Amino acid sequence: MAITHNLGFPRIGARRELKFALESYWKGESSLDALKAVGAQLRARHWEDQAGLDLVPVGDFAFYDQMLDMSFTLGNLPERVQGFEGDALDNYFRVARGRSAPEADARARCGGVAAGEMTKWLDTNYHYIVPEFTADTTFRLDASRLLAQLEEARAQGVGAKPVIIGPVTYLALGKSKDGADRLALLDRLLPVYGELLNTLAAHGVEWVQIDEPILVTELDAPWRHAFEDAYHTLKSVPVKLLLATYFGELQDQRYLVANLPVAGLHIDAINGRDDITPLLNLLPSGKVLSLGVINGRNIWKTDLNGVLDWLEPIQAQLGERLWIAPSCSLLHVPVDLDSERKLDGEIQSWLAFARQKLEELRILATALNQGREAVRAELDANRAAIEARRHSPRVNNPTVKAAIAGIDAGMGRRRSPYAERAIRQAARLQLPKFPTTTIGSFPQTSEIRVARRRFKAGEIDAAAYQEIMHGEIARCVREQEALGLDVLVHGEAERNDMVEYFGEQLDGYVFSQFGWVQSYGSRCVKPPILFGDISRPRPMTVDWISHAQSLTDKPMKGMLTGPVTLLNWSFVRDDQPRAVSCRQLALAIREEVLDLEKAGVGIIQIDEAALREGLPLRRSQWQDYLDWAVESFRVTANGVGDETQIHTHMCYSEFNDIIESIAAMDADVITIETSRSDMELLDAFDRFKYPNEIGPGVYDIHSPNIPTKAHMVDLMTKAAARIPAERLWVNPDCGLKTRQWGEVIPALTRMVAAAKTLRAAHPASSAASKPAAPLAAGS
Ligand SMILES: Nc1nc2c(c(=O)[nH]1)N[C@@H](CNc1ccc(C(=O)N[C@@H](CCC(=O)N[C@@H](CCC(=O)N[C@@H](CCC(=O)O)C(=O)O)C(=O)O)C(=O)O)cc1)CN2
Ligand code: MET
Ligand SMILES: [Zn+2]
Repeated sequence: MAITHNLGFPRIGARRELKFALESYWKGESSLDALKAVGAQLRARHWEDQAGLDLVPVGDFAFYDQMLDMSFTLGNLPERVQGFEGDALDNYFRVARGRSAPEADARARCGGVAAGEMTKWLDTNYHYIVPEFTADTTFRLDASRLLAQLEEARAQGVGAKPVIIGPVTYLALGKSKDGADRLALLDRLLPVYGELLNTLAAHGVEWVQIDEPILVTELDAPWRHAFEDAYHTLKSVPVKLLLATYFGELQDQRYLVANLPVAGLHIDAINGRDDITPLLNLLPSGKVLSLGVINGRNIWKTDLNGVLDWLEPIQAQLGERLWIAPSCSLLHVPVDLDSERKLDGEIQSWLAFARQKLEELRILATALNQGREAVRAELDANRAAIEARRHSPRVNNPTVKAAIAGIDAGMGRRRSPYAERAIRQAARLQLPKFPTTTIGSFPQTSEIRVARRRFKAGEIDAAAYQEIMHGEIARCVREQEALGLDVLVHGEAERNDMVEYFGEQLDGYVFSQFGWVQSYGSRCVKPPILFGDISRPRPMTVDWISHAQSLTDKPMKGMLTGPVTLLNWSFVRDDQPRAVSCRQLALAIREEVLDLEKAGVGIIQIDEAALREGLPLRRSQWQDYLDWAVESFRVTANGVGDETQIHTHMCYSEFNDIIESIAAMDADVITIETSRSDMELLDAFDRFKYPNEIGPGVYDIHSPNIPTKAHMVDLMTKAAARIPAERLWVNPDCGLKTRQWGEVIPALTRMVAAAKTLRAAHPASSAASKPAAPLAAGS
């Protein structure tokens, strides 16, 4: 009997119930008890959805983040929140979101609680709260959350399998605050894991899933040894451990993993398929092998017959020791395809969301356990859907294929080198030194969202919607002029999201109504579905940007999302290489760039916020990705004339190891997130002698805190020590859409004041560094 199980279920709720409950509680509109009740309802519903499985995950539910849950379970709370008197969940939210200080304290830059740092979970668009360590970190078990959820699951009668993050991944994905070696903490950490596992055993648990996804990254010797140490230490605990890896291949860590003293392994059979045959030979007899045969990162139906062809011989070899599951937690896919009412019917028949994926798992298990005949109708229907998608004329567009074949290197090359372009652009734009700008979005107010909802529901027509958006754009332009910003933006009011908005307008994409996926905390995205060859039927942003430009004499920056980011934040077809889809996106966005230029837009920003997260988990595969990603950006951006200034923006990035590729993009200006790292991220640009202009973000837009002018001047002074002042811009870290106007106005007022101070402090251009900037003298 092949056992079926699941690694994790989306917790936000099919109708984003958790999001609304959280935000309501944070606003003070509902009680903590009400929030906890919603959590319990969602857990119950999700176990119900999974009740057909032999084992369901327990502990995968989190009110904010599973990594932060683990930190609380291990008693690893940052010192700044220790000794909190109230409800533990409130303290948890203090770490997750920070707590701004009362007005007076804020001015003194003290009081309040800084939020924990947030970063991307491996190569996904999910963000976790980074565990913090120092040399003095100690751990203390708090199993209450897991035990309470275990009891709930038991009461519901499901086969409960607690899920925890493994000790080595927990250390590896955390951050040392004082430079101390994280691995030195392993000896202190393992007894707490031991205690946790013993406690679970005492509560009747048989299997525990212990996630160690860093096993699919390249590990150096000390980290490999840590795995040996950890699992040999834990080997005597009276529960069976299912060590889970996902998202990639073990490669040369296969032997290590196969021989760790655990009762079972879970392997991602989609992204780590090549591991399976060698592992079958390495695996000691008696060990369970769980194969993740259903893609937990994508929304396409599984080819069930194909999987069975592959699995049946493995089952013959492993017998009872074969388990099957999705490849990873289903956190990364939407909940229920059956909610969709407006999806194209043909395309809907090619898809599976979380609930449908579990049904696929059931069919596979029945076929393995009772023979394919027992699910003949389901298998035939699945085959028909897979075949229909494979042969659908809607997927292939010969014109697009021909255009891709016609891409040549010249398309990705600017006419002149940066130094020459800079002169022409300076003459055209007449900007002061330390020019100020923003990253694109301004607050997405509830008026904007309600108007869009009403428009989509047919309650207001396109003209009325356009009028409301024009009103928002006008307000945004007015505010920026009053602030004295140098390069304005239209504010992105008309966009639900920087990726979905373009997905809605490009051919080759469909989008869902309820396909929400958690990005962090209560924030979700609805990744559009790239199913076919991509083309642009008509201009997408030109009217909005031209309208915004008509309202001001200041330069208005056109705003686009780049091909790599569209790719990395969409659900992408799996029937051709991603590089090919990326090139198609590049050609479509290139047309938009050229249309904006034709409309007289002098500055065009092409966001590539997700460029870095698309990096393969293994460095050995980086260059191949970077080559096509950078080439796609170049094809998108570099068809413009010298006078047109191209900006790009990247957040959440570390640049040291990819700086050459960043430079190869050849954007005239790059704006990046740097404020939280105290400008350290600029070291890469400095060392590499990055030749073009840079806007290192001077304030953290993720926090409601209003930065002080002095702090921003200080940060820019640090920046100017690394990058010649002539090539520096002043801007926030990222877009302002999640902030309120009441936060944005004072923050930008101070930012503009900081730029003025900087101009006064750097009056003359130093000869050292500028390409040649006749008009760069400060105002
Ligand atoms: N795709 C993507 N990934 C990204 C980012 C990003 O901007 N986009 N930024 C980084 C951080 N991640 C983020 C992810 C989401 C949000 C975010 O603000 N999401 C919004 C949803 C945005 C959206 O699609 N909004 C729609 C739908 C809004 C909505 O919920 N409408 C209500 C009604 C409106 C109301 O009553 O308020 C409804 O339909 O029920 C719209 O504006 O049209 C949210 O969760 O609240 C922010 C940052 C990294 N990854
Ligand atoms: N232009 C986008 C914005 O300002 C860039 C965001 S990067 C996540 O929101
Ligand atoms: Zn950003």
